[in-house]
Amino acid sequence: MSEHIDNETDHEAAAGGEDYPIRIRGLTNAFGDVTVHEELDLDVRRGEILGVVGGSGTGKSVLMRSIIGLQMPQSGEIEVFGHNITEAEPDEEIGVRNRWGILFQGGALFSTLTVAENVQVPLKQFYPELSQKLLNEIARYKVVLTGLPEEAASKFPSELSGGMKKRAGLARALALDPELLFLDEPTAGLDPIGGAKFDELTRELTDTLGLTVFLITHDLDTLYAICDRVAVLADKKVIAVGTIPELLENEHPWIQEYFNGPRARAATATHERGKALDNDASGKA
Ligand SMILES: Nc1ncnc2c1ncn2[C@@H]1O[C@H](COP(=O)(O)OP(=O)(O)OP(=O)(O)O)[C@@H](O)[C@H]1O
Repeated sequence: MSEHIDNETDHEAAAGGEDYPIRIRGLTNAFGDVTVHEELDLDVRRGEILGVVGGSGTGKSVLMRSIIGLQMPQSGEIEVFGHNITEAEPDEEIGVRNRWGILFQGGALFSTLTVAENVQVPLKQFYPELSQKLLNEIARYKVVLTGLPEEAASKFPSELSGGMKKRAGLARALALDPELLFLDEPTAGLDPIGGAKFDELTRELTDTLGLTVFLITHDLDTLYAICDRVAVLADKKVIAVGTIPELLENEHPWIQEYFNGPRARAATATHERGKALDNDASGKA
């Protein structure tokens, strides 16, 4: 479908899947009479952490579900790695489903499976030929990669704290060595210290594994600490995408209220303090 995307040359269109792992044009989603998205456009750049914000019910989760093919839109086009998602059935093999990982809200772990078994679910689905020994080995590696102790692999979700559950969900999301990671409110329900540690982990993994991250959040600290750009959903569209300083220039009332409100000022202050401490520490080193 690249040729349908406006304002670009054939060469740019061919490169699109690589430079922009996600490209959305004219997306419209409606439930009965309620239109959630109308002619929404968005490009996600390779290697960035894109924060996705918007008021409650503006359709952040519906947008994520559309991109991963779980929500069939009324109209519009979505390309992931240059493959058209909107024309594919949810279970159709289109060669990209093993290139993304998803951390759903709350972790969405299978409660009757151990952490290791949870991590093995996508592996068994996409690589049924893998031996149990190798599955165990990969699961153990992913568990440790997300900062959990090795013993957590044999625990059931009910035996884990909230923060550990999120890490276990992340381990499962990373099972297939994805290039694209979807995180739906990853720090919701975590205390500020747990949230900050999870943010750090996300940034570290993004950089070391070369991920592109689509991150839905209400957490201003996350936006300030780790997002390269932020996309704002309002009025059924992505009304702005940019760095926080760029968004601060935007006159839209929701953006002004969100990024200039008291909580945003507190998050800015925390972020500035953190940077000053880092500078101090590197100056002394
Ligand atoms: N399967 C569905 N059937 C009917 N309406 C739905 C369905 N899924 C979502 N909606 C509606 O679509 C709108 C957007 O929902 P969505 O969950 O994407 O919002 P959100 O921005 O993620 O909200 P929040 O920040 O509260 O999680 C809501 O009005 C919701 O009620």
